[in-house]
Amino acid sequence: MDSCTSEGTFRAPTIAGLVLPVEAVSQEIAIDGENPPQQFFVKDSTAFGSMDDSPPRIPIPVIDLSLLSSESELEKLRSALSSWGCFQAIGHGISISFLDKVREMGEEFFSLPMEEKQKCSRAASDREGFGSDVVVSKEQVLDWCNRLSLRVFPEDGRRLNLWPENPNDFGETLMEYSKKIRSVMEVVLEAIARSLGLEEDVFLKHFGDKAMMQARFNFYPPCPRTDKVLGIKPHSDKSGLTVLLQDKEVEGLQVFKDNQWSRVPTIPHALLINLGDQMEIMTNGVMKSPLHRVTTNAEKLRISIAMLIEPDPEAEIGPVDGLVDEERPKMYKTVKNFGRFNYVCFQNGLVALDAIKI
Ligand SMILES: O=C(O)CCC(=O)C(=O)O
Ligand SMILES: [Fe+2]
Repeated sequence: MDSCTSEGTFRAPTIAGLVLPVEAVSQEIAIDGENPPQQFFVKDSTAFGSMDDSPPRIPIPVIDLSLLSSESELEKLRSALSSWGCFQAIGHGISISFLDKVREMGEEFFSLPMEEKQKCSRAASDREGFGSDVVVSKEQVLDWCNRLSLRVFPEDGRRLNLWPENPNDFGETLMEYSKKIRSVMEVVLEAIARSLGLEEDVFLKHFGDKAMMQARFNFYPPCPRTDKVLGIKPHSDKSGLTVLLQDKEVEGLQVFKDNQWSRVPTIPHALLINLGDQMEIMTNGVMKSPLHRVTTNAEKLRISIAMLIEPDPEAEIGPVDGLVDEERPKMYKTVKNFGRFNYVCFQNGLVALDAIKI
């Protein structure tokens, strides 16, 4: 396939191994050696919380997916998602050697010369492809992160011209991984329904045959200003569910719970499962879409691979029957996403814009 070649693609400037946003040309980013430009500096520490990169490592629940037929594991799942909004999944059936292959594939892609990676560049204002944040505001604080975002499902939505040809088994491996992750998500969505006393397929039906899955390879090069710069700013995922394969060695992910940030330890054979905004809405707030962020590391680069699944974009999302009653009135109506802003539409008509999710 004629991969990654879009004639006339703008080659964005780079710094310290990081490509800057394509929109940055009009932003007058002053590049001074390897130092992060001001646009990366977190300005309002109250909005982002402390920059401490070594907060407590409170154990995040570990759930064995192969045991979800037992009531006790199901109860652990319900409790994890209604308090943390995430858990470490083991017993998912994907071999550690295959997980390593996926990690290596990401490493190989990001270690290619910039020119080669930029053959897969996203276009300005387009989210899909290789690049940096989409810039939607002059005030926006940039993430110290490059991403390769590719839609994997539905199959007819794949834009193969953005898929790397190098490493040469990239496409094949990603397709295999996506199928495996889709099965994991099905197991998890069914178990969530059972844990809430609902019909097993209630969420799966909402996701529908046209459910979207996006693969997001995140690359965080070493950063000389870990005190001021974040890999990814605090956000919750707008997905239904996110399955994250963390770097095998380098930590960086933190989850906000009980008013403090907690480090998420790396368990090499585990997948971190995050509930996204759309499932928070579908469960009427019973389960939480957690706020999380990624810190930077001065010495080591970090790579993670997030697989995000979302209901059919045409489908109307709202709380499912059975989770709305007199004691628990309908909290949400739907979620809308414009650019990187999430708007949660509450039942009473208010639209909340969470500004820190830029
Ligand atoms: O890199 C990570 O650990 C988290 C990435 C993340 O939050 C995301 O891609 O939405
Ligand atoms: Fe995220």
